[in-house]
Parts: sequence; structure tokens; C-alpha cells
Amino acid sequence: MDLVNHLEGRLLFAVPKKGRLLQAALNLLEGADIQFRRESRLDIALVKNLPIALVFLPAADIPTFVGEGRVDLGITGRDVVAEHDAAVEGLNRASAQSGKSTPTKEEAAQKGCVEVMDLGFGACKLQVQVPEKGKYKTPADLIGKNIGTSFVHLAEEFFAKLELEADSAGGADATKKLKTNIIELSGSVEAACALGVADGIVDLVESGETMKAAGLMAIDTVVASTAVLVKSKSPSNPAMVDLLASRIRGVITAQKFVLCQYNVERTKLPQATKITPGKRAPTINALEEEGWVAVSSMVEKKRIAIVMDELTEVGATDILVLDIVNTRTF
Ligand SMILES: Nc1ncnc2c1ncn2[C@@H]1O[C@H](COP(=O)(O)OP(=O)(O)OP(=O)(O)O)[C@@H](O)[C@H]1O
Ligand SMILES: O=P(O)(O)OC[C@H]1O[C@H](OP(=O)(O)OP(=O)(O)O)[C@H](O)[C@@H]1O
Repeated sequence: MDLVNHLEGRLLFAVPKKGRLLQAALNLLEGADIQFRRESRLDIALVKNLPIALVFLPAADIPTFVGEGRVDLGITGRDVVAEHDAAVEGLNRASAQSGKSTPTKEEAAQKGCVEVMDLGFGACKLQVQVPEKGKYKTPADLIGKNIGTSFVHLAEEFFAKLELEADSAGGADATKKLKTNIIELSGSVEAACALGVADGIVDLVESGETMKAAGLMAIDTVVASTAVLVKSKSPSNPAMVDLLASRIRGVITAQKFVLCQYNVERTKLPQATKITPGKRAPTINALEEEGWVAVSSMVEKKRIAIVMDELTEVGATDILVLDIVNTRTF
């Protein structure tokens, strides 16, 4: 089937085609009941139960497709969205400086990605790193030096700001324009210092193991990133964007919370509900037994053990913890 000819009237939703964000993104789609079958080698999949087509793209390219308004929604990293924004700003600045035409206000207002929500997975930091045993201790020490990175536009923006600060603080010779040299590398960036290509690098750190293994240390953070849902500034079907956002938010909330149910004497209710205030408020039902109530309340998964300890301490009994499959609680 020629899928490209079946896209008419469908909202386009970009999903990372590989890498670290792929599985968590697919889990979200499944939780949101977005049903599709991806044919082998095809980067487009029609959704069976909604007027949507999924487009599988490299995470780093998704901000371009969404920002240009060619795709309506996307799941990608905040780091690559920031890199795309920095690239567009850099391009506009360069055009303005060279007297070339820049986008009008109206054109600019149509372009770029709008963050709909933080998806809570894929956490990492884009950090400035230098050799642990080297002479550079602060980012300012790297002004005018060689920096290896795959995030050239964010790195340029970061060092341009540092250079400006250094200039205006009189820390640099105003007659001699310092310019940090940003070297574009497409992977294994950590090797650049050891091999003499760079004095410092700007690269992603998650566990920190790669950085440590390369004998590097982080001295500043350029962007703290997680996966995000982004939309274009003028999506083809805003109602469908809202529906998908609401479903995805429901799945994320369900992943983060559990339902805690327990019985407690009515006299202890104020103390107990202080421990389990719920998202909006706890649900309280009278029990057949005089003076007792049943409480159910959403509790953050990561706090549940402490919450159960505290409830036991105030005299709650029959404490049950239930998984939430899906929610619509806002
Ligand atoms: N340790 C990590 N290293 C790189 N990216 C990470 C890490 N942890 C989370 N991420 C997030 O995952 C996104 C995609 O990175 P990943 O390297 O998996 O993609 P990819 O498409 O396979 O890219 P590439 O082929 O360039 O490595 C990053 O932009 C970032 O937001
Ligand atoms: O802090 P850590 O958990 O060690 O993860 C960080 C490393 O992971 C990524 O590299 P990737 O594995 O994608 O390979 P690459 O160097 O070829 O980009 C990133 O560029 C770092 O090198």
C-alpha cells in the first residue's frame, strides 16, 4: 500500500525511530490506545482506530519536522528541541548581520515547537566537561579554546554568552575578540579531549559512567533534558492534539501514582488524610462499623512505603495499594 497517499486528513505524529526514547514512547502510545502496525522498513504507520499517522524519525530531526509545521505532534528530547531553537536563532542573527532577509514577525510566529508536556522519561543533562586532571576548572577558562560537541548551536550560544560576560566584565582584552572554537562531532565526543582534538566538550550525561571512564568531569550544565511532547504552532487538527495530550497525560499520571485504600477511625481521619491528601481530595465512605470510615486516595508511587508506615502509625488498618491502569484526573 502506498501509505503517503493515505495521509490526507490524518494528524501526523512523530515518534523516535530508534534509540533511548523509542521503547518508552511506544509504551505511551499503547497506554493511550493508539493502535497501529508498522510494516518492516516503513517509517510511516497508519493508526487503525484514530485519524492519525505515526511517522518514525530520528529523535534529533523531530523538532525540525514539528517546528516547520510539517508534522503536528512529536515525542523527542528537550535537548534536541533546544538545539533546533538555537540553530534557528543563530541563522536569523546571521541573516540580520549580513543584511539578508529575516522572517517577518508573522512568519516567525508560525514556526517552532511548543512544549505540550514533560513525559518524565529520558532524563539526561547536556554538560560542559573537561579533563579531571587538567587546568580548566570553570567554563570561562574554556573561552577561546576548542570545544567538541554534537550540539554545536547550543554550545555556540553558551560560549557566546560567556564571552560577552567576560568582555563586559573587562576580563578579556576588548581589542582582541575572543572566539571559542566549536568543533562538530557526531559521536564518541568524550574521546575528543584525550585525543587532543578538543580542550573541553559539551555532551550528554545520564549515569555519568561514560564521562568518568573518559577521565572527564562536568563543570556546568547547558540544558537539563527529559522527553517531551511537542506540537507545531498551527496543528492541522487542534482537537485531536488535545485528545491525544489528554490520553498521554492520563497514562503518565497512572504510571506515577497508585491508589491507596484503608480503614480508619473517624477520630483519626484528620491525621490520616494529612498523610494521604490525594490529588484533589481523598474519597471517604462510611463503614458499616460505627465510628469507622474507608478512605481511598492517589499516592505517588515513590512515596507509598513511607505513606503506609505513617498510616499504620496513626492507626489505619486494612491498607491496600492498587495499581492504576489509566486515569483522567486533572
Ligand atoms: N545517555 C544518554 N545519551 C544520549 N541521549 C540520551 C541519554 N539519555 C537520554 N537521552 C535522550 O535520548 C535522546 C535520543 O538519544 P539517542 O542517542 O538514543 O538517539 P539516537 O537517535 O539513537 O541518536 P544517535 O544515533 O545520534 O546516537 C537524546 O536526545 C536525549 O534527549
Ligand atoms: O552518562 P552515561 O549514562 O554514560 O550516558 C552518556 C553517553 O551516552 C551517549 O552516547 P551514546 O551511547 O549514544 O553513544 P555516542 O557517543 O556514539 O553518541 C552520550 O553521548 C554519552 O556519551
